[in-house]
Amino acid sequence: MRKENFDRAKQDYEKWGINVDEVFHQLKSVSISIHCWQGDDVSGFEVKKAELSGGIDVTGNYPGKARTPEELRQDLEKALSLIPGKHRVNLHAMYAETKGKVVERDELEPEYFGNWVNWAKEHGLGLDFNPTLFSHEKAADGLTLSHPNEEIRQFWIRHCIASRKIGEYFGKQLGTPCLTNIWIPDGYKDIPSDRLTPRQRLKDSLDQIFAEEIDETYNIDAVESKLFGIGSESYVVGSHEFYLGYALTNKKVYLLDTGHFHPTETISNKISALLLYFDKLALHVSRPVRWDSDHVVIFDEELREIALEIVRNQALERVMIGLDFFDASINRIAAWVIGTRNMIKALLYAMLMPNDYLKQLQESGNFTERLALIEEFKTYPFGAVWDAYCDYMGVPVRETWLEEVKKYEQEVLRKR
Ligand SMILES: C[C@H](O)[C@H](O)[C@@H](O)C(=O)CO
Ligand SMILES: [Mn+2]
Repeated sequence: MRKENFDRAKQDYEKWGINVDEVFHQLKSVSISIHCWQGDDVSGFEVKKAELSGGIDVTGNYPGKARTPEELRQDLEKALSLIPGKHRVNLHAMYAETKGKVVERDELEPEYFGNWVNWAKEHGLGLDFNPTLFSHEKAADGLTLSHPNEEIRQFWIRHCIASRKIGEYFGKQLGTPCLTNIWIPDGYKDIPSDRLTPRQRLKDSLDQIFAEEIDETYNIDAVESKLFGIGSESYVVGSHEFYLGYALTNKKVYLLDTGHFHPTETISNKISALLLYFDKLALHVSRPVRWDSDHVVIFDEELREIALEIVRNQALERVMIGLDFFDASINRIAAWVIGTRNMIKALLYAMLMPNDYLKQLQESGNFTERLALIEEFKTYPFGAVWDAYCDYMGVPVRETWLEEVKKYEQEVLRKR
Protein backbone atom coordinates (compact mmCIF):
# COMPACT_ATOMS: atom_id res chain seq x y z
CA MET A 1 0.00 0.00 0.00
CA ARG A 2 2.74 2.41 1.01
CA LYS A 3 4.71 1.47 -2.11
CA GLU A 4 1.66 2.15 -4.27
CA ASN A 5 1.12 5.51 -2.59
CA PHE A 6 4.71 6.41 -3.30
CA ASP A 7 4.53 5.33 -6.94
CA ARG A 8 1.43 7.43 -7.45
CA ALA A 9 3.01 10.40 -5.68
CA LYS A 10 6.11 10.09 -7.82
CA GLN A 11 3.98 10.30 -10.95
CA ASP A 12 2.20 13.36 -9.62
CA TYR A 13 5.49 15.16 -9.09
CA GLU A 14 7.00 13.89 -12.33
CA LYS A 15 4.20 15.57 -14.25
CA TRP A 16 5.78 18.80 -13.10
CA GLY A 17 9.26 17.73 -14.16
CA ILE A 18 10.35 16.86 -10.61
CA ASN A 19 12.55 13.78 -10.52
CA VAL A 20 11.99 12.22 -7.09
CA ASP A 21 15.04 9.93 -7.32
CA GLU A 22 17.26 12.92 -7.96
CA VAL A 23 15.61 14.74 -5.07
CA PHE A 24 16.45 11.83 -2.73
CA HIS A 25 20.02 11.90 -3.92
CA GLN A 26 20.30 15.64 -3.32
CA LEU A 27 18.63 15.54 0.08
CA LYS A 28 20.88 12.74 1.25
CA SER A 29 23.91 14.99 0.87
CA VAL A 30 22.57 17.74 3.16
CA SER A 31 24.11 17.85 6.64
CA ILE A 32 22.35 19.60 9.46
CA SER A 33 24.38 20.80 12.43
CA ILE A 34 22.59 19.34 15.45
CA HIS A 35 23.19 21.24 18.68
CA CYS A 36 24.36 19.06 21.56
CA TRP A 37 22.84 21.38 24.18
CA GLN A 38 19.26 20.13 23.72
CA GLY A 39 20.41 16.96 25.50
CA ASP A 40 21.41 18.50 28.83
CA ASP A 41 19.49 21.78 29.01
CA VAL A 42 22.55 23.89 28.10
CA SER A 43 24.40 22.76 31.23
CA GLY A 44 27.80 21.59 29.98
CA PHE A 45 30.33 19.52 31.90
CA GLU A 46 32.60 22.07 33.46
CA VAL A 47 34.04 21.20 36.84
CA LYS A 48 33.29 24.70 38.13
CA LYS A 49 29.76 24.91 36.80
CA ALA A 50 27.75 28.14 36.95
CA GLU A 51 24.02 28.49 36.50
CA LEU A 52 22.70 29.09 32.98
CA SER A 53 22.92 32.80 32.24
CA GLY A 54 23.20 35.11 29.23
CA GLY A 55 19.51 35.89 28.89
CA ILE A 56 18.52 32.42 27.73
CA ASP A 57 16.45 29.97 29.71
CA VAL A 58 15.42 26.33 29.69
CA THR A 59 12.16 25.35 31.34
CA GLY A 60 10.84 21.91 32.28
CA ASN A 61 12.18 18.99 34.26
CA TYR A 62 11.52 15.96 32.09
CA PRO A 63 13.47 13.04 33.55
CA GLY A 64 16.62 11.62 32.02
CA LYS A 65 18.76 14.60 31.14
CA ALA A 66 22.33 13.68 30.16
CA ARG A 67 24.68 14.21 33.12
CA THR A 68 27.97 13.18 31.57
CA PRO A 69 29.62 13.39 28.14
CA GLU A 70 29.10 9.64 27.75
CA GLU A 71 25.38 9.97 28.40
CA LEU A 72 25.10 12.91 26.04
CA ARG A 73 26.87 11.04 23.27
CA GLN A 74 24.75 7.95 23.87
CA ASP A 75 21.58 10.09 23.62
CA LEU A 76 22.83 11.77 20.47
CA GLU A 77 23.51 8.37 18.94
CA LYS A 78 19.94 7.35 19.67
CA ALA A 79 18.56 10.52 18.12
CA LEU A 80 20.84 10.26 15.08
CA SER A 81 19.68 6.71 14.46
CA LEU A 82 16.14 8.03 13.97
CA ILE A 83 17.03 10.91 11.66
CA PRO A 84 17.68 10.30 7.96
CA GLY A 85 21.10 11.34 6.63
CA LYS A 86 24.63 12.04 7.86
CA HIS A 87 24.84 15.09 10.03
CA ARG A 88 27.06 17.23 12.21
CA VAL A 89 27.10 17.86 15.95
CA ASN A 90 27.46 21.36 17.32
CA LEU A 91 29.39 21.70 20.58
CA HIS A 92 29.97 24.51 23.03
CA ALA A 93 33.22 25.12 24.88
CA MET A 94 31.50 24.16 28.13
CA TYR A 95 31.32 20.56 26.86
CA ALA A 96 35.08 20.15 27.32
CA GLU A 97 36.20 17.04 29.18
CA THR A 98 38.92 18.03 31.61
CA LYS A 99 39.00 14.88 33.75
CA GLY A 100 37.99 16.62 36.97
CA LYS A 101 40.54 19.42 36.58
CA VAL A 102 39.42 23.03 36.64
CA VAL A 103 40.50 24.51 33.32
CA GLU A 104 39.71 28.16 32.79
CA ARG A 105 37.92 28.87 29.53
CA ASP A 106 40.79 30.98 28.25
CA GLU A 107 43.08 27.98 28.70
CA LEU A 108 41.01 25.41 26.85
CA GLU A 109 42.99 23.22 24.48
CA PRO A 110 41.94 20.84 21.71
CA GLU A 111 42.97 17.86 23.87
CA TYR A 112 39.89 18.42 26.07
CA PHE A 113 37.72 17.58 23.09
CA GLY A 114 39.61 14.44 22.08
CA ASN A 115 36.75 12.14 23.11
CA TRP A 116 34.29 14.14 21.03
CA VAL A 117 36.58 13.93 18.02
CA ASN A 118 37.09 10.17 18.38
CA TRP A 119 33.36 9.70 18.73
CA ALA A 120 32.69 11.88 15.68
CA LYS A 121 35.20 9.85 13.67
CA GLU A 122 33.59 6.61 14.76
CA HIS A 123 30.17 7.81 13.62
CA GLY A 124 31.24 9.73 10.51
CA LEU A 125 30.07 13.08 11.89
CA GLY A 126 31.41 16.58 11.42
CA LEU A 127 31.76 18.87 14.44
CA ASP A 128 30.97 22.56 14.84
CA PHE A 129 31.93 24.73 17.79
CA ASN A 130 30.98 27.73 19.90
CA PRO A 131 32.94 29.60 22.55
CA THR A 132 30.77 29.80 25.69
CA LEU A 133 30.41 33.41 26.81
CA PHE A 134 27.70 32.88 29.43
CA SER A 135 27.11 30.75 32.55
CA HIS A 136 30.34 32.07 34.06
CA GLU A 137 31.35 34.36 36.91
CA LYS A 138 33.11 36.69 34.46
CA ALA A 139 29.84 37.11 32.55
CA ALA A 140 27.72 37.62 35.66
CA ASP A 141 26.83 41.20 34.72
CA GLY A 142 25.88 40.12 31.21
CA LEU A 143 28.92 41.69 29.55
CA THR A 144 31.83 39.88 27.90
CA LEU A 145 33.56 41.05 24.72
CA SER A 146 32.20 44.57 25.17
CA HIS A 147 33.06 44.75 28.86
CA PRO A 148 34.44 48.08 30.08
CA ASN A 149 36.80 46.18 32.38
CA GLU A 150 39.83 45.43 30.22
CA GLU A 151 40.86 42.38 32.23
CA ILE A 152 37.45 40.74 31.76
CA ARG A 153 37.29 41.66 28.09
CA GLN A 154 40.75 40.19 27.49
CA PHE A 155 39.72 36.98 29.26
CA TRP A 156 36.88 36.51 26.79
CA ILE A 157 39.06 37.46 23.84
CA ARG A 158 41.51 34.73 24.86
CA HIS A 159 38.61 32.28 25.21
CA CYS A 160 37.45 33.00 21.66
CA ILE A 161 41.01 32.68 20.31
CA ALA A 162 41.31 29.30 22.07
CA SER A 163 37.95 28.29 20.58
CA ARG A 164 39.06 29.01 17.02
CA LYS A 165 42.07 26.73 17.60
CA ILE A 166 39.73 24.00 18.80
CA GLY A 167 37.62 24.51 15.68
CA GLU A 168 40.76 24.22 13.54
CA TYR A 169 41.63 20.98 15.31
CA PHE A 170 38.15 19.58 14.61
CA GLY A 171 38.49 20.50 10.96
CA LYS A 172 41.92 18.90 10.64
CA GLN A 173 40.89 15.74 12.44
CA LEU A 174 37.57 15.24 10.72
CA GLY A 175 38.31 16.48 7.21
CA THR A 176 35.36 18.87 7.20
CA PRO A 177 35.59 22.53 8.24
CA CYS A 178 34.28 23.41 11.67
CA LEU A 179 31.97 26.41 11.91
CA THR A 180 33.05 28.29 15.04
CA ASN A 181 30.27 30.65 15.93
CA ILE A 182 30.57 33.55 18.36
CA TRP A 183 27.44 34.57 20.18
CA ILE A 184 27.64 36.91 23.18
CA PRO A 185 24.86 37.99 25.52
CA ASP A 186 26.13 41.56 26.03
CA GLY A 187 23.43 44.15 26.45
CA TYR A 188 21.41 46.25 28.86
CA LYS A 189 18.07 45.80 30.54
CA ASP A 190 17.27 49.46 30.35
CA ILE A 191 17.75 52.27 27.89
CA PRO A 192 21.46 52.87 27.45
CA SER A 193 23.04 56.29 27.69
CA ASP A 194 25.72 55.26 25.22
CA ARG A 195 25.14 52.69 22.51
CA LEU A 196 28.33 53.34 20.61
CA THR A 197 31.13 52.67 23.10
CA PRO A 198 30.21 49.03 23.84
CA ARG A 199 29.97 48.39 20.09
CA GLN A 200 33.37 49.97 19.54
CA ARG A 201 34.79 47.64 22.17
CA LEU A 202 33.07 44.59 20.65
CA LYS A 203 34.45 45.50 17.23
CA ASP A 204 37.92 45.81 18.69
CA SER A 205 37.54 42.47 20.52
CA LEU A 206 36.54 40.72 17.30
CA ASP A 207 39.49 42.26 15.48
CA GLN A 208 41.81 40.84 18.14
CA ILE A 209 40.11 37.42 18.04
CA PHE A 210 40.37 37.17 14.27
CA ALA A 211 43.85 38.69 14.01
CA GLU A 212 45.39 35.30 13.32
CA GLU A 213 44.39 33.84 9.97
CA ILE A 214 43.11 30.26 10.15
CA ASP A 215 42.79 28.22 7.00
CA GLU A 216 39.10 27.94 6.13
CA THR A 217 39.68 24.36 5.07
CA TYR A 218 39.65 23.70 8.80
CA ASN A 219 37.82 26.49 10.58
CA ILE A 220 35.19 28.95 9.42
CA ASP A 221 34.32 31.88 11.70
CA ALA A 222 30.75 33.01 12.20
CA VAL A 223 29.13 35.78 14.24
CA GLU A 224 25.53 35.54 15.52
CA SER A 225 23.37 38.60 16.09
CA LYS A 226 20.49 39.10 18.50
CA LEU A 227 17.82 41.69 19.13
CA PHE A 228 17.17 41.17 22.83
CA GLY A 229 17.44 38.66 25.64
CA ILE A 230 16.13 38.22 29.16
CA GLY A 231 17.76 41.12 30.99
CA SER A 232 18.94 42.79 27.77
CA GLU A 233 15.53 43.89 26.57
CA SER A 234 16.53 47.44 25.67
CA TYR A 235 19.87 46.99 23.97
CA VAL A 236 22.07 44.23 22.63
CA VAL A 237 25.58 45.18 21.59
CA GLY A 238 25.88 42.51 18.89
CA SER A 239 22.78 43.50 16.96
CA HIS A 240 21.81 42.54 13.39
CA GLU A 241 23.27 45.67 11.82
CA PHE A 242 26.43 45.42 13.90
CA TYR A 243 27.28 41.88 12.82
CA LEU A 244 26.03 42.27 9.29
CA GLY A 245 28.48 45.13 8.84
CA TYR A 246 31.25 43.29 10.65
CA ALA A 247 30.84 40.05 8.74
CA LEU A 248 30.66 41.79 5.39
CA THR A 249 33.72 43.96 5.88
CA ASN A 250 35.79 41.26 7.56
CA LYS A 251 34.79 38.31 5.36
CA LYS A 252 33.19 36.34 8.17
CA VAL A 253 30.07 34.23 8.05
CA TYR A 254 26.95 35.91 9.35
CA LEU A 255 24.67 33.66 11.40
CA LEU A 256 20.93 34.31 11.52
CA ASP A 257 19.04 32.78 14.42
CA THR A 258 15.32 32.58 13.64
CA GLY A 259 14.48 33.72 17.18
CA HIS A 260 16.70 36.78 17.23
CA PHE A 261 14.50 39.29 15.46
CA HIS A 262 11.32 41.23 16.10
CA PRO A 263 8.40 38.82 16.75
CA THR A 264 6.87 39.25 13.30
CA GLU A 265 10.17 39.55 11.44
CA THR A 266 11.15 36.45 9.50
CA ILE A 267 14.60 35.34 8.44
CA SER A 268 13.34 33.59 5.29
CA ASN A 269 13.00 37.01 3.73
CA LYS A 270 16.64 37.85 4.51
CA ILE A 271 18.30 34.81 2.93
CA SER A 272 18.18 35.92 -0.71
CA ALA A 273 19.36 39.42 0.17
CA LEU A 274 22.34 38.09 2.10
CA LEU A 275 23.24 35.55 -0.56
CA LEU A 276 23.90 38.45 -2.91
CA TYR A 277 26.69 39.73 -0.70
CA PHE A 278 27.99 36.71 1.16
CA ASP A 279 29.55 33.57 -0.18
CA LYS A 280 28.26 31.59 2.79
CA LEU A 281 25.55 32.10 5.36
CA ALA A 282 24.79 30.20 8.59
CA LEU A 283 21.49 29.58 10.34
CA HIS A 284 20.31 28.66 13.81
CA VAL A 285 16.86 27.32 13.09
CA SER A 286 14.74 27.62 16.20
CA ARG A 287 11.12 28.53 16.92
CA PRO A 288 10.33 31.73 18.72
CA VAL A 289 6.94 31.60 20.42
CA ARG A 290 6.25 35.27 21.14
CA TRP A 291 9.93 35.79 21.91
CA ASP A 292 13.27 33.97 21.54
CA SER A 293 11.85 31.03 23.43
CA ASP A 294 13.84 28.33 21.63
CA HIS A 295 10.93 25.96 21.08
CA VAL A 296 11.42 22.77 19.09
CA VAL A 297 11.28 23.36 15.34
CA ILE A 298 7.96 22.40 13.78
CA PHE A 299 6.90 21.99 10.15
CA ASP A 300 5.37 25.42 9.92
CA GLU A 301 5.10 28.03 7.22
CA GLU A 302 8.30 29.84 8.12
CA LEU A 303 10.34 26.62 8.17
CA ARG A 304 9.07 25.75 4.70
CA GLU A 305 9.78 29.27 3.51
CA ILE A 306 13.37 29.06 4.82
CA ALA A 307 13.84 25.73 3.05
CA LEU A 308 12.35 27.12 -0.16
CA GLU A 309 14.70 30.09 -0.11
CA ILE A 310 17.69 27.76 0.22
CA VAL A 311 16.53 25.24 -2.37
CA ARG A 312 15.11 27.46 -5.10
CA ASN A 313 18.18 29.69 -4.99
CA GLN A 314 20.49 26.65 -5.32
CA ALA A 315 22.11 27.61 -2.04
CA LEU A 316 22.33 24.23 -0.30
CA GLU A 317 26.12 24.40 -0.38
CA ARG A 318 26.22 28.00 0.76
CA VAL A 319 23.81 27.95 3.69
CA MET A 320 25.08 26.09 6.72
CA ILE A 321 21.96 24.90 8.50
CA GLY A 322 22.22 24.54 12.26
CA LEU A 323 19.54 24.07 14.89
CA ASP A 324 19.14 25.87 18.20
CA PHE A 325 16.33 24.91 20.54
CA PHE A 326 16.16 23.54 24.05
CA ASP A 327 13.08 22.15 25.66
CA ALA A 328 13.27 20.32 28.98
CA SER A 329 9.52 19.75 29.25
CA ILE A 330 9.52 16.85 26.78
CA ASN A 331 11.73 13.86 26.10
CA ARG A 332 14.99 15.47 24.95
CA ILE A 333 15.76 12.82 22.37
CA ALA A 334 12.30 13.25 20.88
CA ALA A 335 12.99 17.00 20.74
CA TRP A 336 16.10 16.44 18.61
CA VAL A 337 14.29 13.94 16.39
CA ILE A 338 11.20 16.10 15.85
CA GLY A 339 13.18 19.28 15.15
CA THR A 340 15.77 17.72 12.86
CA ARG A 341 13.32 15.55 10.95
CA ASN A 342 11.21 18.65 10.41
CA MET A 343 14.16 20.59 9.02
CA ILE A 344 14.90 17.77 6.58
CA LYS A 345 11.22 17.36 5.80
CA ALA A 346 11.01 21.07 4.91
CA LEU A 347 13.96 20.75 2.54
CA LEU A 348 12.24 17.80 0.87
CA TYR A 349 9.05 19.84 0.59
CA ALA A 350 11.01 22.64 -1.07
CA MET A 351 12.70 20.23 -3.48
CA LEU A 352 9.30 18.88 -4.52
CA MET A 353 8.01 22.27 -5.67
CA PRO A 354 8.09 23.29 -9.35
CA ASN A 355 10.39 26.13 -8.40
CA ASP A 356 11.56 27.15 -11.86
CA TYR A 357 8.03 27.24 -13.21
CA LEU A 358 6.85 29.28 -10.24
CA LYS A 359 9.65 31.76 -10.88
CA GLN A 360 8.57 32.07 -14.50
CA LEU A 361 4.99 32.73 -13.44
CA GLN A 362 6.15 35.59 -11.26
CA GLU A 363 8.38 37.04 -13.97
CA SER A 364 5.47 37.03 -16.40
CA GLY A 365 3.17 38.63 -13.86
CA ASN A 366 0.92 35.60 -13.57
CA PHE A 367 0.23 35.95 -9.88
CA THR A 368 -3.05 34.04 -10.05
CA GLU A 369 -1.40 30.83 -11.18
CA ARG A 370 1.52 31.41 -8.82
CA LEU A 371 -0.80 31.54 -5.81
CA ALA A 372 -3.00 28.72 -7.08
CA LEU A 373 -0.07 26.34 -7.53
CA ILE A 374 1.65 27.20 -4.27
CA GLU A 375 -1.61 26.44 -2.49
CA GLU A 376 -2.38 23.24 -4.43
CA PHE A 377 1.10 21.86 -3.81
CA LYS A 378 0.45 22.07 -0.07
CA THR A 379 -1.84 19.07 -0.41
CA TYR A 380 0.17 17.14 -2.98
CA PRO A 381 1.09 13.64 -1.71
CA PHE A 382 4.19 14.92 0.01
CA GLY A 383 3.74 12.58 2.99
CA ALA A 384 4.10 9.49 0.79
CA VAL A 385 7.43 10.80 -0.53
CA TRP A 386 8.66 11.63 2.97
CA ASP A 387 7.75 8.12 4.16
CA ALA A 388 9.59 6.61 1.19
CA TYR A 389 12.61 8.79 1.90
CA CYS A 390 12.78 7.60 5.53
CA ASP A 391 12.46 4.03 4.33
CA TYR A 392 15.16 4.53 1.70
CA MET A 393 17.46 6.03 4.34
CA GLY A 394 16.84 3.15 6.74
CA VAL A 395 15.17 5.12 9.53
CA PRO A 396 11.72 4.58 11.03
CA VAL A 397 8.80 5.67 8.90
CA ARG A 398 6.22 8.10 10.31
CA GLU A 399 5.73 8.06 14.08
CA THR A 400 7.22 4.58 14.56
CA TRP A 401 10.41 6.29 15.74
CA LEU A 402 8.52 7.28 18.86
CA GLU A 403 8.33 3.63 19.96
CA GLU A 404 12.11 3.51 19.97
CA VAL A 405 12.33 6.69 21.99
CA LYS A 406 9.83 5.34 24.52
CA LYS A 407 11.80 2.12 24.83
CA TYR A 408 15.02 4.07 25.31
CA GLU A 409 13.31 6.20 27.92
CA GLN A 410 12.28 3.12 29.90
CA GLU A 411 15.57 1.32 29.54
CA VAL A 412 18.02 4.20 29.83
CA LEU A 413 16.63 7.63 30.72
CA ARG A 414 14.39 6.56 33.61
CA LYS A 415 17.34 4.85 35.29
CA ARG A 416 19.41 8.03 35.48
C1 LIG B 1 23.47 28.06 23.34
C2 LIG B 1 23.56 28.87 22.08
O1 LIG B 1 24.83 29.24 21.76
C3 LIG B 1 22.68 30.06 22.15
O2 LIG B 1 21.38 29.55 22.07
C4 LIG B 1 22.85 31.12 21.08
O3 LIG B 1 23.14 30.58 19.84
C5 LIG B 1 21.60 31.87 21.07
O4 LIG B 1 20.83 31.72 20.15
C6 LIG B 1 21.26 32.74 22.21
O5 LIG B 1 19.99 33.24 22.14
MN1 LIG C 1 21.39 30.75 18.32
